[in-house]
Amino acid sequence: MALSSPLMRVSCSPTPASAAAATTRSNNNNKNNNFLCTHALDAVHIRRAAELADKSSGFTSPHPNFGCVIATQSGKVAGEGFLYAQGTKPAEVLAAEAAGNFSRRGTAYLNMEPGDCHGDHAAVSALVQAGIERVVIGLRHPLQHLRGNSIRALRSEGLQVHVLGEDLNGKLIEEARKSCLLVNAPLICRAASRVPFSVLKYAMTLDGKIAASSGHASWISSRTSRNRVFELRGRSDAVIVGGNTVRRDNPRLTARHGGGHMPMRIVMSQTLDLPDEANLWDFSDVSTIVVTQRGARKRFQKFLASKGIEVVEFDILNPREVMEYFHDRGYLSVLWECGGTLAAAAISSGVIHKVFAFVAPKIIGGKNAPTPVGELGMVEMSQALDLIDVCYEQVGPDMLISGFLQPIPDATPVIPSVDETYEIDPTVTPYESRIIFFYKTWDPYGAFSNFSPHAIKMPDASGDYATWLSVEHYYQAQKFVGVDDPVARDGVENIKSAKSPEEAARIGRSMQRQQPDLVRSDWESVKIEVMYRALKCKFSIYPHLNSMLLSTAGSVIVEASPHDLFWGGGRDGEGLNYLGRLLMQLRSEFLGESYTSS
Ligand SMILES: NC(=O)C1=CN([C@@H]2O[C@H](COP(=O)(O)OP(=O)(O)OC[C@H]3O[C@@H](n4cnc5c(N)ncnc54)[C@H](OP(=O)(O)O)[C@@H]3O)[C@@H](O)[C@H]2O)C=CC1
Ligand SMILES: Nc1c(N[C@@H]2O[C@H](COP(=O)(O)O)[C@@H](O)[C@H]2O)[nH]c(=O)[nH]c1=O
Repeated sequence: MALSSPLMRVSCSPTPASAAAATTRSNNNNKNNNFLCTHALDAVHIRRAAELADKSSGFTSPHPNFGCVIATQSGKVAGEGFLYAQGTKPAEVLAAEAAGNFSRRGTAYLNMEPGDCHGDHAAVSALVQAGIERVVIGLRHPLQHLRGNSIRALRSEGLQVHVLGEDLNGKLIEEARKSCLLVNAPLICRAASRVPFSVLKYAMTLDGKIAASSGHASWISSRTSRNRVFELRGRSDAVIVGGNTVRRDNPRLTARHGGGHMPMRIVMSQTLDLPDEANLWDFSDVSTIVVTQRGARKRFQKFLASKGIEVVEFDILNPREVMEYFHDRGYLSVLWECGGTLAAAAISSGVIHKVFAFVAPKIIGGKNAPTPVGELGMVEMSQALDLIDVCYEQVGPDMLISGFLQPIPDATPVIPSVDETYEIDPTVTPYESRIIFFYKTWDPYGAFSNFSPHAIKMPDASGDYATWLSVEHYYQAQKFVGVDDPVARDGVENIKSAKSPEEAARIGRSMQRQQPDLVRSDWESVKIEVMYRALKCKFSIYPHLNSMLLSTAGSVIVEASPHDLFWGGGRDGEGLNYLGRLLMQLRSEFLGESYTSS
């Protein structure tokens, strides 16, 4: 669906701040000023590409949202497009069609690197054929098997490609990049957490109640807010509630904002003690799936099946199992509209990514009136979950507060896919290389694992050497080293004296989870270097490990952890594989040393 493409001039100083900055610098350095203007213009067009991409939210699932803006050499918008639904024309094709001849020598702005799922390079070809000279990309594709492919293809066709955060930096660029992350947060979070992007939404009174003590809840929020909820539903693949909300509210859970995407409805009920008559059993608009405990009320299951309702049984009915199941069915995003009981279970099991709380200026009171989140087992305020990227918005008379419970995982720094690996290790040939997987210590190449029982000697801050029983012991302890707190110091000692690498990992991870304030503030920026130094020591002092590492020359090394998507490669290669990457880097360095010494 191409949008109309009036040739419109876009200002290169869109905000007062950037304008002021541009003016100050122009006095000193014209070249710098031009650069700043280009950056500001790039940021404006990328934000527009993200805005366009967002138009099809809910329709492209489980694919990403793509938007494209084509600008002429002078920065005027010549054409725009966005992917309307999966299988329809790519955004880049639509934008190029809309721009026609105006795209010659122009710049294309993409919120995300095209994925080329079909292998026809349709997006890349469209830009090449349109005569585009420069492509600015908000984000690399978040899925590892697609990441970097289109960027490489564009560059090999001679187009200049600039990726935000890699080739372009600065405040405006970072903000533009954030808008690209937000548009595809569901895809990015889903890929990293292997559950659908889950949003918990509730409406509460000013005194924190989601219903009166009688259970009556219609309505807390205003009509305007409820219309907004219809939009949220329209962006989701499914809306989920617990059995009690079905019994109490008899909800419909449809998106009634006119013509939008209609989400599936899911009911989670252990007892299956649900009414025979319910709005959710009427699927004239959309179907309902009931998920339950294996063996629950078989006759009622048959009754639901006779009405055309799908029933799925689980051995253990908990939010994580249910979400993993829907992830495997291809669901991209789920809106939780349950009460506090199920909301607490969902938060505890770590599946909720984002929260939308509508706060109505009303007070209902009631000691036993339900609240949005039930028991989480926390006893001190320091344990409270802090929302990230919080937004406050007035909706009618209500206030909508939204924010992330987990940060959107960052797909940069870029871990190369198999054919990019040769850039870190030239012994690896792009197309014919073998992949060596390692994970558990008893596997072939298991000695590559950080849990292998190879002690290392590492210097502390004052240069004194200490022995650590494994790389894992050292790595876990470094999270808390230098933190001026007796609990952190005890933690370091406990990790150091842990009897096994598993125990060291357990202590380190649970301290990090439960007391994140004890983790050194620079941890995220130093952890790769910490790991690199520990590995370098391990593979330097044990000659047989060094030989084993060198014997893998030419192969890609992947830590086959299905869970650790940072150090490991993930279940389907979606992990960043930093551990494998460091091993390949070390291998390359050791090989280089042996060539120079021979
Ligand atoms: N204002 C608002 O935004 C909202 C208000 N409400 C109000 O909240 C009240 C209902 O709250 P609440 O009772 O907490 O309802 P929930 O929607 O949280 O339902 C709880 C039920 O979920 C089912 N369930 C399935 N698996 C689990 C699990 N692993 N852990 C926990 N529960 C599970 C059980 O159903 P079963 O018993 O069938 O086995 C359980 O009784 C009502 O008064 C309703 O009006 C509800 C939603 C939103
Ligand atoms: N009470 C309440 C909400 N309650 C939620 O909305 C459901 C009813 O949806 P429907 O039947 O489709 O209109 C209900 O079961 C519960 O999940 N939502 C809100 O935005 N504001 C409100 O005040």
